[in-house]
Amino acid sequence: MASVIFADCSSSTAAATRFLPLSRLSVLHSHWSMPFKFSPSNHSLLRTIVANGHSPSSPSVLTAVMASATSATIIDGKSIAKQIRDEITAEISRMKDAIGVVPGLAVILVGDRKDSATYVRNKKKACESVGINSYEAHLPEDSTEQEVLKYISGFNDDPSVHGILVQLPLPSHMNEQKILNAVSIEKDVDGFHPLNIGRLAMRGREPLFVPCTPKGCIELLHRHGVQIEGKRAVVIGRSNIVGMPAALLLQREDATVSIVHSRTKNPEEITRQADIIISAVGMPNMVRGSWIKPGAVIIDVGINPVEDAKSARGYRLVGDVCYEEACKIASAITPVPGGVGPMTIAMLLSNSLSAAKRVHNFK
Ligand SMILES: Nc1nc(=O)c2c([nH]1)NC[C@@H]1CN(c3ccc(C(=O)N[C@@H](CCC(=O)O)C(=O)O)cc3)C=[N+]21
Repeated sequence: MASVIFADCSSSTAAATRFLPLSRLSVLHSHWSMPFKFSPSNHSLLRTIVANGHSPSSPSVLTAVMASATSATIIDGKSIAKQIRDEITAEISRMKDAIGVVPGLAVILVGDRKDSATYVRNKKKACESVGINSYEAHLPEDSTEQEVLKYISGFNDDPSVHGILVQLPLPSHMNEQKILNAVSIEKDVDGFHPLNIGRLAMRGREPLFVPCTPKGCIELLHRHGVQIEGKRAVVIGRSNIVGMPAALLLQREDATVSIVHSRTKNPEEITRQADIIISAVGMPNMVRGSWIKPGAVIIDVGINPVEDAKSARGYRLVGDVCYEEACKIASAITPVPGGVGPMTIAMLLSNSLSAAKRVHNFK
């Protein structure tokens, strides 16, 4: 029975999953959102996964799986993102008509990583589609920090630029912290400036911008009609750009929040208590059916390439959550691709619009 239920995640145990080397990928991969790496020998999370093998560790979960013939609703990030882009398009044309201003977004790309170039191209396309002007500075891999800082300060001073995004990761010889700190907080559409994060963490304070991916996760919950207040939420992963701000946002929405990470002793048991799970680890199919409370809502941030001979590209993208198993237990789930990814870009556009509205005092 178990092998039938879990058949489609058979390649999902960490040991069996073949992560593709970065160099072979021309598009999206998960490094950006990977807050910690697992090595097969020494992490408790991994031991748990392997120990579980193909069968659920809890008989009660198995019963629940068999009892509920219904499958989860799909939270369609692609179509929700489209709806948001349409709203943004309308707002931008209203602003243009009223005050003759359109938002401008500057993207700074350093180096020639293929995946970063793809992201930047997609962001520019998205800007065009809603009427945001986009500016790009593409610097060579061996640029100095000073050169990047010079561009940032140029964009900081340019009134037609309302938002600045420094594409991550930066080349390893650069001090990311120093560079991100240089972005004017009024233009920090990524929400990575420590002052914005600090305000996000404090009650009664308002950040100027909230990081795009976590904001997209919450927006998906809202637009799908999921109540957050009073619910138990578990965030898996504690990165500065996704896990940590996602946990802060859920807390601001009055959820009771736990963070599960690579040193958590009993990740499965803690995750199984959650009404809402946000997973942002960067590990294919890590969250198995046995980790999920029946009826939970799952937001899967992972975008992980795994080898797939049947696909034309030689790989396909999977989330952190074993989708086939989760569908049978959760009440709603985001797919990968087509879930959180498109929302990240929609939130970047939304932050760029807010930046322009704020500086021109346009309501
Ligand atoms: N300063 C900075 N800000 C970022 O926001 C930032 C960054 N650096 N570096 C790279 C990551 C990654 N990221 C994604 C955006 C969209 C999709 C996306 O739209 N994915 C689609 C397409 C997947 C496919 O290739 O088929 C999907 O999930 O459906 C994914 C990932 C933003 N990032």
